Amino acid sequence: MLLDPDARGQAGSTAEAIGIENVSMSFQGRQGPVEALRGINLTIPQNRFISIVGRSGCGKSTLLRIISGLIPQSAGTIRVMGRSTQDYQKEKKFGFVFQEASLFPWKTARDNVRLPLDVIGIGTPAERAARADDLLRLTRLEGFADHYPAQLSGGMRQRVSIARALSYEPEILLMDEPFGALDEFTRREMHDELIRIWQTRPVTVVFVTHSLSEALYLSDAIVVMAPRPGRIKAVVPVAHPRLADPDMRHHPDVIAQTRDLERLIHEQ
Ligand SMILES: Nc1ncnc2c1ncn2[C@@H]1O[C@H](COP(=O)(O)OP(=O)(O)OP(=O)(O)O)[C@@H](O)[C@H]1O
Repeated sequence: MLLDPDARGQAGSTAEAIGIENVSMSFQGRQGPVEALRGINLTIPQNRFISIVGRSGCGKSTLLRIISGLIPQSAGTIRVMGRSTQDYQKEKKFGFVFQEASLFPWKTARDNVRLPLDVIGIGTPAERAARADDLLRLTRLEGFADHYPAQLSGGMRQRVSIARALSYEPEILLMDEPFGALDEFTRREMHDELIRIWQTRPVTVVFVTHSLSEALYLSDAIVVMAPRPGRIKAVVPVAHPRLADPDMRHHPDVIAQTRDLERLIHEQ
């Protein structure tokens, strides 16, 4: 399925960021093989914000992990910026943000953010510290650079992991329920932060969530998956203008679209 290139979002590029062709994935489970994904076809244009929703076990995380090259698919091909995931990763890196911030507790916020740069060896130590401070400013954590994760709130820790994921300027940001552990208020704050960051720096975002309102608020288009075997049921463009009004969440069109998505997810 090709996402509508005119879907809401940043103007411009219709060039492909991620091309998924006929991808299937089977795991060896205790009671035999588990068909986690079957026949996935999806083209994600550059700099779009795409969410993946669907019932538990429909293969959302598996698809994200395959895109990132963390696990190889059983069949089919994945192109990332025109190359295989493996070739792509030789030069570029994916930004990855998980539900748990997974920061190193003994490192400060700044040192957590600069860690990928230290590992890859980009720039001088002073340049890496300066880049980390820039990203902490971008994620509104200036003043907290010397704090340790235990001294930060859940939302702040997740901001540090977003800053860290952005540290090597990825073209593609993969997010697996990044705000799932946050309370509703912090979660909404993070939505606005994420959109602000996404509008500041062009990046293709693939965002896995269980929350339809979150998907509708953030995305240009929503990929609805179905389980057993995991497959794409529909790709739904999001029509309302992003962030025109935070009260958009209560707009009758948004409520109607949420209901339609719920129906799509739950019908067999
Ligand atoms: N490493 C693994 N070994 C065996 N089976 C696996 C493995 N990883 C995932 N699966 C199975 O593949 C299917 C898809 O799992 P996946 O975690 O991708 O679903 P999901 O949609 O992300 O679920 P959730 O919404 O609950 O996080 C499930 O049936 C799961 O049990």
